Amino acid sequence: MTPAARAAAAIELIDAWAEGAPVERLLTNWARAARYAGSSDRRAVRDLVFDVLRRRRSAGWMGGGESGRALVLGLCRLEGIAPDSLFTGAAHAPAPLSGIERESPAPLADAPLPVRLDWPDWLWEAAVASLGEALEPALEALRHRAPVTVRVNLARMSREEALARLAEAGLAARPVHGVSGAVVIEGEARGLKGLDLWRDGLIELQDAASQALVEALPLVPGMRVLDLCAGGGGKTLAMAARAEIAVFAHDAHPARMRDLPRRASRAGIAPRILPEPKAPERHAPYDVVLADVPCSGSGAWARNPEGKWRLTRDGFEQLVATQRGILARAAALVRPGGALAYATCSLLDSENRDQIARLLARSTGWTLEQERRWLPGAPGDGFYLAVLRKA
Ligand SMILES: C[S@@+](CC[C@H](N)C(=O)[O-])C[C@H]1O[C@@H](n2cnc3c(N)ncnc32)[C@H](O)[C@@H]1O
Repeated sequence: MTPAARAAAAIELIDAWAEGAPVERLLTNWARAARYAGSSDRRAVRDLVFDVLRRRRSAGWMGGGESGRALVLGLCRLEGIAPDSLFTGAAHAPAPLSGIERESPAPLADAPLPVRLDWPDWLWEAAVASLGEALEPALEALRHRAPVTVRVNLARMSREEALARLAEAGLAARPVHGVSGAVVIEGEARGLKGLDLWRDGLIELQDAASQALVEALPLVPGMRVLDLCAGGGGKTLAMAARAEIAVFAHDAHPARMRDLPRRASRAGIAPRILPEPKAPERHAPYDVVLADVPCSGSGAWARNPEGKWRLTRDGFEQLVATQRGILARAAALVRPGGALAYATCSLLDSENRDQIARLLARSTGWTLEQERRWLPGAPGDGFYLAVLRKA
């Protein structure tokens, strides 16, 4: 496909997305139907669609509208790409620009801050209150692609060795300072899942802040730990690789844990992971309970930008209520003297410190031992962690 044909495909997909279809489904269906599209075309179209979703408001400002066509035009202007190189009118390409489309937009610097920073208006005050001085750098980081980061399985290989093996495979990579197993793949991360390193369970995809969060948990060999919202098991695996502990993995949607036993075997830590799809209560109490609760995902909107525009005020309030329920359940499962770890990939106080403040105000016998925030880009997605000790 020509770059112009890729732009035309992205325009159609963005228009379909605006009608309400989930972006991943649209991309999968498009790739199935577009037999002429090779893997680099699929990657390029996906990148274009995601770039637009990350910068939907600023691209709209620069392109003069919210249609797929206006947004791709705006993205060209934001990235310094000559629009006429894509809007050519040739076969499979978008039509040439009209006279109105050719008119120069007002500079982005004149746009209101939520437009410049690509943030929904209804969530603006919450972001200002939660982020303070970090507001602009944090939201700016969400406007750009997040790096591909892997976790080296330190139970079986050193990071230096993994870096050497990645280099042998032709992949440029660098260690992430302050996160012992994290390695960022620089440039295209093509073929990662075909490497022996991957097949042998020596590396896993995992964001650097997510790894840092697991490294900050008070885990000691011999502990019994519950991962109450295990999902795909990213943190379950990282915890079990970090120390000889027994990790019980639960999720309200057990199908999400489907691949966990296979991934645990690949990593050589299967005996440490005990899926508990039904009732984690029956193994309580635990030394540590991790509640990595469902959240707005606002710290990870660089990776999943669709969420920025799909989240509604009602949906947000429901999430906050769900988090409250999970936190209360998790608290009851911790043994006296044990720890409760509450985590989100959100930037917003109502999902983070307000939840912890509420718990501390309503229940006695808890001490806040650790509270940390990782901002987007430093070193990965945005995350929040609170560790509380039970008397
Ligand atoms: C942020 S994700 C977990 C990500 C996972 N810990 C990881 O590191 O890959 C939140 C998970 O919570 C699960 N969940 C939602 N409501 C829940 C509930 N009431 N109890 C337990 N899990 C719940 C969701 O199915 C989802 O998998």
